[in-house]
Amino acid sequence: MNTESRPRGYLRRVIGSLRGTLSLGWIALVVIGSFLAPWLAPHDPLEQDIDHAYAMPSGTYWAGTDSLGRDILSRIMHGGSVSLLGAGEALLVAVAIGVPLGMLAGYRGGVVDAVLSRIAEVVMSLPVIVILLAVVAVYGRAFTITMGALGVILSASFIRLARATTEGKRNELYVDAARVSGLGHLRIAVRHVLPNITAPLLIQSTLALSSALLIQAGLGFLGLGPEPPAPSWGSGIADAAKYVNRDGWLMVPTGAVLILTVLAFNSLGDALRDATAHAAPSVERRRRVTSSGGTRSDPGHLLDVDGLRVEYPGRRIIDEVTLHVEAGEVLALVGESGSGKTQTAFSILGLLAPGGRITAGGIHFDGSDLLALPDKKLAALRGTRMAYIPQEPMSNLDPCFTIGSQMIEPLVVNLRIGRAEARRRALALLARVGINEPERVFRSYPHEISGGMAQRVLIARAVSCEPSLLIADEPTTALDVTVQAEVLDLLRDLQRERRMGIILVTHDFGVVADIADRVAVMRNGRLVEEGPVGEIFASPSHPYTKMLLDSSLEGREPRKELRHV
Ligand SMILES: Nc1ncnc2c1ncn2[C@@H]1O[C@H](COP(=O)(O)OP(=O)(O)OP(=O)(O)O)[C@@H](O)[C@H]1O
Repeated sequence: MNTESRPRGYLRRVIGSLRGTLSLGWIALVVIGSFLAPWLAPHDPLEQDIDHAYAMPSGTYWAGTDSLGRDILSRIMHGGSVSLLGAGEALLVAVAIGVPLGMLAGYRGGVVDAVLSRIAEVVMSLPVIVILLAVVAVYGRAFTITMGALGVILSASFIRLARATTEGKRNELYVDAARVSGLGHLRIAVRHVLPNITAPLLIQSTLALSSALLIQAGLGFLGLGPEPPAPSWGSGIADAAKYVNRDGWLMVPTGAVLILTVLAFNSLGDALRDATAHAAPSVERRRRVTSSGGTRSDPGHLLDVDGLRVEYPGRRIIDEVTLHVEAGEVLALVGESGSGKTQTAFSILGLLAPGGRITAGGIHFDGSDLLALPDKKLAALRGTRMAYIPQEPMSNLDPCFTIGSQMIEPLVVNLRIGRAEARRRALALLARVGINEPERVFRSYPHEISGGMAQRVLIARAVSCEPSLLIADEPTTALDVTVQAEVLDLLRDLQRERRMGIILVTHDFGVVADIADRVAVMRNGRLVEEGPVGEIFASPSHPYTKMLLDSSLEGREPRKELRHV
């Protein structure tokens, strides 16, 4: 999703399209005409002028009169507010029930999802008019109750939509990033998932409004709308239908307003959909931990991974991986693409993809058995003591929020400091990671900054809560060469300054030589060699390491600080 998917961006696109302008214009006209009817309507909607019954449009009666000589235009205007309020009530109920339940189903998955999805399917299969007739039979012509019931029925489509869109967003990298920053599920759902599913929900709302108007008109037509003689669009059509053989015109004004309004809502939905069609495709995703197994941990180590095994259904992707990181040291995790580096990192962070399970081994961090920690405690650790810098900076920033707000959020939540203090720290951090105009970047949205700057922002955010372990997953891959060197320098400086342990996931031995103290080489999910960088560079013992070294450094100039060779 890009910035244009933010509400302001949408609105501009919608208003900019002919379809959007026409439909919004018509809806505005109907809303103003209806709600200001007591002042704007030319006649009293109940006033009868029998001498002029069935009058055609004229200077006195602009849309003609009905069978009792009442002004049709005034009745349409007064009836409009009843119809629109009824449709609005149904929409409100549908959204209030459907969106939270749908988000819950999409976010939690599993049994919760299965149960809520089945309920939604059952409700969607119910015949709406029959249910509403039953409601009217029980409660009488209580319009508010009938529209509330309609809202409950319409909520099923919101459950389905919110579920599907939340499920899609749940695995977005910026949602993972929020999780890594230690934010709780509710906060992530409200702050990071909801704004990103607003567009499809808005489109669905326009469709729900048009359905509600039609269903309501249908009820009015059956004589089950508001009590006569109060005007409503449905009763206007029912009256017209009674006398259609005598005067066909009667049907035209009310029918036209109803049809145009329904079309306008549908067309507004189309304009919104067109406006969202430009949104960039989402960048997928990953992870989450499940199983555990008690194992060894060395009290001198910041992190101990012992005999780690990770499986996805039908597939073992990590096996017997044992490694450790000491405080203040940089461990490079190297290997070809698919060798299991990222999955090892995600196992430590507790962020394996759905279906991924740790089936053997153990992970201890600073004395805590991570596999035995409840989700909440692990989330709290992730935000504060362990941090993560992702490979793709842009997709790890939520396009809906400014950089500042995304920097402040973990600080406020994890360190429980005030927003003003968080702002001060965030600005200082932005300056620390080499951003020249911290104030401007702070106010910018992600699309307004470069990839290199975005990576600096993510580094600043990762170190903001002073973690003792930082996992950086190919932090320079998405950047161009000059920026890569600067970002590596920055990481090295921060690491020394704060004595952080770092796991640097990379496939680049140039990067390893530049920054790492020790290196662990992975192949096909297993560790083939591990040791101090100097030793591995000088005499790799495994042929795979030698091959990687040769292919990685072949034809390259050493980077400016190839310390360990
Ligand atoms: N969600 C998943 N379900 C099943 N297998 C997966 C999943 N995610 C990753 N894998 C598999 O796990 C193996 C290790 O992947 P991983 O991403 O850890 O490799 P990597 O060494 O980090 O590679 P890269 O440098 O390309 O990111 C790969 O074979 C990959 O196909």
